[in-house]
Amino acid sequence: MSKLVTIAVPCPLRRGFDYLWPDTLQLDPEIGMRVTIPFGPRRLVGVIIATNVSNDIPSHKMKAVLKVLDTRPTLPPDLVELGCWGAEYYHHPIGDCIQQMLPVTLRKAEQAKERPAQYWQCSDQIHTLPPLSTRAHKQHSLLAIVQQSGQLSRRQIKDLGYSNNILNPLIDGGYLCKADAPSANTAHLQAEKPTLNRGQEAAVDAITATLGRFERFLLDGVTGSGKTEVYLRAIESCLARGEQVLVLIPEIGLTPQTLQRFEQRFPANVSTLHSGLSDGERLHNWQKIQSDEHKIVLGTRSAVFTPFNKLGLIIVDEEHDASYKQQDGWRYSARDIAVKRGSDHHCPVVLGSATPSLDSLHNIAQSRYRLLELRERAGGASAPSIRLLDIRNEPLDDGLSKSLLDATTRTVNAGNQALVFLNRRGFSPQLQCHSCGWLANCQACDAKMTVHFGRRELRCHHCDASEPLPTICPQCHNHQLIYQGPGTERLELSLRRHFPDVPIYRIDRDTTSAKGSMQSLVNDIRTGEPCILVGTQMLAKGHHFPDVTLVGIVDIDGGLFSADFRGPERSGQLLIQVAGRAGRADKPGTVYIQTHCPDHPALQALVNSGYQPFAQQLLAERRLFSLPPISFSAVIRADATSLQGAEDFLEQIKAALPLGDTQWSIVGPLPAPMTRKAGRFRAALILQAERRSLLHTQLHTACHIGDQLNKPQNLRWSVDVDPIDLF
Ligand SMILES: Nc1ncnc2c1ncn2[C@@H]1O[C@H](COP(=O)(O)OP(=O)(O)OP(=O)(O)O)[C@@H](O)[C@H]1O
Ligand SMILES: [Zn+2]
Repeated sequence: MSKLVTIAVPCPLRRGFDYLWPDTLQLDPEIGMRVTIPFGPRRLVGVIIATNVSNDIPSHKMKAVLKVLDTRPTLPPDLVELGCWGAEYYHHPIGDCIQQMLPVTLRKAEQAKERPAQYWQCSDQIHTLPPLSTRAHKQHSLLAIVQQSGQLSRRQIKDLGYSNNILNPLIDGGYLCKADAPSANTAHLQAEKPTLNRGQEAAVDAITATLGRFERFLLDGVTGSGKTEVYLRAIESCLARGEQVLVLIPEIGLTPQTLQRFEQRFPANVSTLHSGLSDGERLHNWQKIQSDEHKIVLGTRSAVFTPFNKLGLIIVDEEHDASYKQQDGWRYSARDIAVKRGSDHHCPVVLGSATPSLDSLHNIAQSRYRLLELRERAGGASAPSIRLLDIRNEPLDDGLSKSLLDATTRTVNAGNQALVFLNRRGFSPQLQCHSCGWLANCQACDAKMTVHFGRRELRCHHCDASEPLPTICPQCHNHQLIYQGPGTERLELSLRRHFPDVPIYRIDRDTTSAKGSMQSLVNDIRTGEPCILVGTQMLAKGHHFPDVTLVGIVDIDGGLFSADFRGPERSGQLLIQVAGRAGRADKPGTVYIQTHCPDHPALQALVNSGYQPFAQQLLAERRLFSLPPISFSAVIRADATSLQGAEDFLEQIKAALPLGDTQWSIVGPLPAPMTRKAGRFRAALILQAERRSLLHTQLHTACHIGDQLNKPQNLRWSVDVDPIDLF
């Protein structure tokens, strides 16, 4: 009698498949091993999720596993279990969940090859060599970093913003030489550590006291309060117990400084996992952790699925950040899965933020999480002062008021740096003909095309379609085309005109898409020279620029009054995070906010009382209307080549679900506010329940019906549990 196993197969069906395990395989099946199996006409790589299975199918009707790809499980059993849990919780096909947990290289049948990195260190002859030119700033700073860190790989050097053009001359000139891979477990402490203040000490003590058991903390610390230092100390204690640490951050490329701080504090012990790595590098780092050679993972969303040998502490920095939620396919929240992993591994989980999500604040109110507060900035820095600039009837120059420009002048004249924030990239969000009123709309979306002046093109920020920038109106052939409103590109040009002698650095997706470019900009800014930074929310993310003393917020009105009930929460967080870049060191900071609605209560609350009371106010409103996080929600979305097609499909799902009552509501199908995107029409069904279990019961039915229904060709649909956007 042959054995049976259940395999997670990468296909869109919401279940595992049973296969025979032929004796010819000469190996016992284990959960987490990868196998090749026949699936319809194809051969696929799947993962064993259950052994010792029985079913009623006669064995001659069953297919057999063709090949085992591993001698021991690639995915440890705890991760397989997590994948099964995730598939159920998010109502997503198990095969896709399991596959997403594997590094890309391991999703294929070939034996995976990892690529060891080449390391560099300062050579012994460095002092006998001719000194580097004083103008080679970048080479000087790279040399200093290598000296501090001991050994660095080419990748780490690149991640820190130094291209081969900077590195290679140092190698060729004999300043750097090849090094052995740094040995692990020398976890200690090359960088200098500041003395903790009382708040930090209390937080570290509370966390370390719970090492070895499951506990959930919210580290609510104002911007610049030294949360990272708290993480670093807690990590030290965890390492001293011989355990490993998972640190999640929103986006690694944007915050190279964070990476640098971790590498300096724990040399040769940090594996990074993020989308910027090649498949081989990812696998290499994944295995370093699995084999316990590295103790710390610093990674973005998918790093939550790293296999650990002995996980002892989980940290989720900037826990409010939307990038923790995957927005297509398996729509998991890495923050929530991190908490689940903490419970599975019996270790503390620390969620940190200066602007905690309402979810976490609600968990505090419910005593599910423990609150750790840092109310003051670290190292003697003080909170910035915030001023509202009423720009009603003010003349604006490319969106900039005279008061903001004057403040910028004073800042750079005093030898400091200014940061100008606008969350809109491109030159202008709208191109219009002054003569006939023609507007440059996207052909495929219900949206305007954005003007990118430097590239002489119109681009849709929703579907990425582009066309050449017209010089005359395509409708009436008039030359009077006007650019309506500013984006960061326009602000940059405008600031260059106003400040011809001051370096201006623009930081947005358009200027930082090349690898290492963000770090290169950060390096320039960190020299401390007076300069002006202009950019999008990328500037808001955890940066520590000690010389920025002025932050100017060009336009925040849109978000605070948006229709989505999460709009004010997000805009409030963004505003406080951007404002938090001012005055983080010994020089005091000022924030100017341009607004057309200076009396708006939400804005007043934020400016006068800070984030906490603002957030508590929002939470009270959510309570009043029983909105998440008070209730539990999910969205079923559909898109098709006609709106009717998408709505009909959702209507049929709705018909199979019970009518709304006091504990449960179902709204829709509603067309998305931007109904047409990339040529497809989008609609949604919004489900909300008082209890999570009730929501899951209804979703279960909905998925069952959705899978069975006859769908028009081309219809796509998806389920989003705990959505962060309704549409
Ligand atoms: N106890 C301390 N004494 C002196 N300096 C400190 C102390 N703790 C942290 N710092 C310094 O204060 C600065 C801000 O700290 P950090 O970046 O950790 O703040 P943060 O809370 O993570 O900020 P944000 O939420 O705005 O990203 C850093 O330069 C850090 O080295
Ligand atoms: Zn478009």
